[in-house]
Amino acid sequence: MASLTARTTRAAALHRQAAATVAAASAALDATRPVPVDQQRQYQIAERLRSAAARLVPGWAGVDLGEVAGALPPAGPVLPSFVRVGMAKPLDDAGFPALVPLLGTGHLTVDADARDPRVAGLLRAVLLRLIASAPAGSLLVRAVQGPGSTEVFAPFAVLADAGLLPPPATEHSGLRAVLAEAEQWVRPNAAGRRPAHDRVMLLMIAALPELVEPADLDRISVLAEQGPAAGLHLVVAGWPPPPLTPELTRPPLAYATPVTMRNPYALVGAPPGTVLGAPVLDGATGGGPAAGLNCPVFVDADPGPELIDRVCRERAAQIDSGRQPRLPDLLPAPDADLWTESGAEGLTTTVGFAAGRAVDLGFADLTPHWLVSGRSGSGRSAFLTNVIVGLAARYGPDELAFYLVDAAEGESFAECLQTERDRAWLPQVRAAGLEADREYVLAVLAELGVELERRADLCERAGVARLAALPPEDRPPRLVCVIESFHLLLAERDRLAVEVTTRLETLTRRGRPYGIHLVLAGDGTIGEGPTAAGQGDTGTGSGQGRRDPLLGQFPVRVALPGGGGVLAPANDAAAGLPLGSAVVNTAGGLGGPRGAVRGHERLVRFPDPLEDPGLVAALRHRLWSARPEGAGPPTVFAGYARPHLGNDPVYRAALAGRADGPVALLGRAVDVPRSPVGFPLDSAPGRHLAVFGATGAAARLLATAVRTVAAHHESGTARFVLAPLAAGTAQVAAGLAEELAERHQVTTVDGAGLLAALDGDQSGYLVVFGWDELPPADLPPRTDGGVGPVDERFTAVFRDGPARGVHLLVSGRETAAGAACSGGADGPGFGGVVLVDPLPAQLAGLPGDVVPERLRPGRALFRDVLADRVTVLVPYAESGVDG
Ligand SMILES: Nc1ncnc2c1ncn2[C@@H]1O[C@H](COP(=O)(O)OP(=O)(O)OP(=O)(O)O)[C@@H](O)[C@H]1O
Repeated sequence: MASLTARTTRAAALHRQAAATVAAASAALDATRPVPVDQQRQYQIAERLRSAAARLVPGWAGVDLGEVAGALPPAGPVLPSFVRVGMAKPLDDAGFPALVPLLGTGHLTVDADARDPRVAGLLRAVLLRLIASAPAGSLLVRAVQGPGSTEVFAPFAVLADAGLLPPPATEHSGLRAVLAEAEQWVRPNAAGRRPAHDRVMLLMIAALPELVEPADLDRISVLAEQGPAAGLHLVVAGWPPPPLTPELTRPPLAYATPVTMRNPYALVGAPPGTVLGAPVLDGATGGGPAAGLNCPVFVDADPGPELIDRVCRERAAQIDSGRQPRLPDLLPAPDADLWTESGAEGLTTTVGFAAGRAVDLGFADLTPHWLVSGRSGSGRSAFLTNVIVGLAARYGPDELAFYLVDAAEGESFAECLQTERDRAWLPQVRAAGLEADREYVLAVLAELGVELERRADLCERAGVARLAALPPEDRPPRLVCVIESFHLLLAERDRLAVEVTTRLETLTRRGRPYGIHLVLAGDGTIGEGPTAAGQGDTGTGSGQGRRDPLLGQFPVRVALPGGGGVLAPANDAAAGLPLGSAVVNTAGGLGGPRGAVRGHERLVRFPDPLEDPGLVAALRHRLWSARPEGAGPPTVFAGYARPHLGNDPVYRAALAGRADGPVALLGRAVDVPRSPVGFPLDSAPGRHLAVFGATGAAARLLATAVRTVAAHHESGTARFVLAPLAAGTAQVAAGLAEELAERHQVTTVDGAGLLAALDGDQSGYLVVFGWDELPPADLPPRTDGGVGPVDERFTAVFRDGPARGVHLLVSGRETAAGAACSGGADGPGFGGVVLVDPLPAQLAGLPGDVVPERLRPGRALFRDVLADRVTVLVPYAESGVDG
C-alpha cells in the first residue's frame, strides 16, 4: 500500500512538472513572435499586400466575414484558387489578408485540431468562404470530425439535402469510408489517366477520430500526394498527428500550406513550391526553421451559425432551383456518333439533374422495372418522353426496342411516332397503342410473354442464364414496355384486370435476365404510399397490409408532383414537389432517417422536352434517317380511330386480284399487329355470317363486309341478293347495291323475293338486313311454333349452301342474336357471329371463358364458331374505302 501511495505521489509531481514545462515552453515560443525591423516599410508593404489580396480574391474567398451583412455577395464564376485564413499583422495597426493557395494547388494543414476553438472557427470560416464562392454544384465536401470537434460542421447541415456535404464521419469506420471515396476520386481510369472531374472534392478533417491507425495516416499522406492532380484537396486540422509513438509520427503533408497555432496568433508556412520571407522558427513540429510568412497571422474567427446558415440555405436553394435543365442536357453531345452504347449489361439514360449533377437511371439487373407516378399535369408525359428519347439517342435498334402504350386520352408518345404531317418515327419503337383498350394492353403483354419464352429458350440452348451472356450477334435487343395511365387498367376489378395483373407479375418476375423491362406510369393512386388510393394495393386485391406482389417487382420508383404514393408510406420526400421535379428512388420507395443522405434517392429536376418542339423533331429525324435499311414504321393502334378499309392489306390484295378465296372482312383486331379480322366464305358447312347490334350499326358493318366479299371476285363472277327487311336499312342497302352493281349482278328483294331467291340453284350471297324480321308477314308462320326464320328452305341453305356457293350474310337486332346463332334444329347455324357494341349481358350469355365481360364503345366481338375463337375488333370506318 505504501509503495502505491508513493508511486501516485511521484506521478502527480511528474505531471505538475510536465505541465509547468509546457507552460514555460509555450511562453518561450510565443516570445519568438517575429518582430518587424522597419516599421515604415511594414505599413507600405501591408498596404500593397491588401490591394493585391483584393485583386486576387475579390469575392467571398477574401472578404472580411465580420463585415458581411444584408444581401449576400453572389458566388463566383469559377472556384477560387486562394482562400483567406486570417489577417497577417506585421504591426498591431498594420495588416493584410493572409491568403493560401488551395483549390487547384494543394492542401492546408493546421497543427492543432478543432478541439481548439480557434481552429474550429478557422475551419468554418474557410469552408464558408469556399462554399459561398463556388459556382453551384462545383464543390463537393466530405467532412470528418473526431471527439471534441463534433459540432464543427453542424451549422452547414442544410447542405446535406443539396447533396454537397453529407453528414460528417465521426467514427473510425466513417473516416475509412471517406478515405475510400477520396481514393476512388483520384484513382486513374482504365487507360491509366487521372480522372478529369468537372468538380472538385474537398476533404476536411477537423480532428481525427479515436483509434486511428498508422495505415489510415498513410492513406491521408498518399491522398495528399495524388490529390491536386485529380481535383482532390485536403484541409487537415491536427496534422502532423502528435508523435506519440514512432508508428504514428508523420512528416508534413505533401503540397500543403501548414498553419501553426500559437497564442494568440498563428504562423503560416510557405505554400507548396514556394519560399516566403525569412525562415521562421517552426517550434510546433520540432522541424527547425521553415520558410513561411514572416509575421503573425490572426486566424479568422468563427463566422457564427447565423451567417453560415444563411449562406448555406441560399446556396442550397440556388442549387436546387439551379439552371433549369434543357433537353440537350439529357442527351449525348449533338455531334457525337449515334448509337455507340451497348445494351448488353443494361440501358442507362440521364433523367434529370440534382445539385447541378446529371442523375442517370437505367434498366439493368438491379433496376429492371420502374413505377412512375404523378397527378395529371405533373409532367409525367414530359418525364417519359425524356427517358424514351434519351434512350433512343444512345442505343440503336439492335440494342433496344420499345412498346409504348397509353390507356388514357391524350397525345402521349406523339413525339416518337409517324404522323400525317411528319413521317419520321423513332426506329426503336416497335408498336404503340394510343388511347389503348385494355384488350390491347393484354395483347402487348401476351406478345411480351411469348418473347420471354423465346428468349428463355434461346438462353437455354446456348447454355447461359442471361441474355447478356449470349454472343453479341445472337443477343436480341432489350425490350422496354412503357404503359402510361396504368391506373385505368385496373380501375375495374374484373377478369381482364386480373389477367393483366397476372401477366405483369410473370413478366416482371421473369423478364429481368432476358432484357424485358416494364415502366408502369400512373396517377397518384398507384403505389403503396399514403397518397395511393389502395393503401398498399395496385388494384389487384392483394392489399391489406401485405406487400403487393406486383409492386414488389419494381425497385425503381419515380414520384412526380402528387405521386408520393409510389414511395414507402413513411417516405414523404415527394411532398410539395414543384412541376419539373421528381423524386427518383431505387430502393422500392424506401426512405431513411430524415436529414440523412439517401444514396438511393435523388430529388431531380427535369426539362420539358417540348419547351422547344423543334429539338425533339430534329432528333427524331436524325435517328429515323439512321434506321436500318428496310425498317418499317411501328404499328400504331389508336383507340379513338376507326381503321380504314382502304388500308387493309387483305382488302388491297383482293382488289389487286392476289387474294385467296372470298373473305368477309370485319375490321382490325385489338391486338399488337392490328390483324385484319375476316371470315372466309369457302365451301365448308356453316360458312354464313350474322352481325347483330343496333339496326343501323349492324347493317353498316354488314354492308362493308359484303363490299369486301365482292372485291374478292373477279368482275361479273358473283351474284348478290339484297333484302333490306328492317326499317331504316333501305338506304344502306341501296348504297351497297349501287356500288356492287358496277362489277357484279345485284338484285334487291323483299321477304318474299328472298324466299324465292332461295328456290333457284344459282350460287350467290343472300344479304339480309333484318334477319329477325323473318318470316315476313306475307308468309305463313313457322310450323314448329318457334321464332326466327327457320324454314325448311333456310335449313337447306344452312346445311349445304356453302357447298353450292350460297352464303347467308345477315344483320339483326342484338335481341335476336341468341335465337339465331344456332341456325336451326336441323343443321349448323352461322359459323361466324359478330356482336356490335354488345351489352355485358349478351357477352355473359356466350359460351367459353375467353369472352370479355364488357367492351369499350365502338368495338365489336367476332365469334368464329367454327374455329372456336373470339376476337375483339374495331369495325372499319363507315366511309368504307376512303383509305
Ligand atoms: N419540366 C417541366 N418544366 C416546366 N413545365 C413542364 C415540365 N414538364 C412538363 N411541363 C408542362 O406541364 C404541363 C403538363 O405536362 P405533361 O403533359 O407532361 O404532364 P402529364 O402529367 O402527362 O399531364 P396529363 O396527364 O394531364 O397529360 C405541360 O404544359 C408541360 O409543358
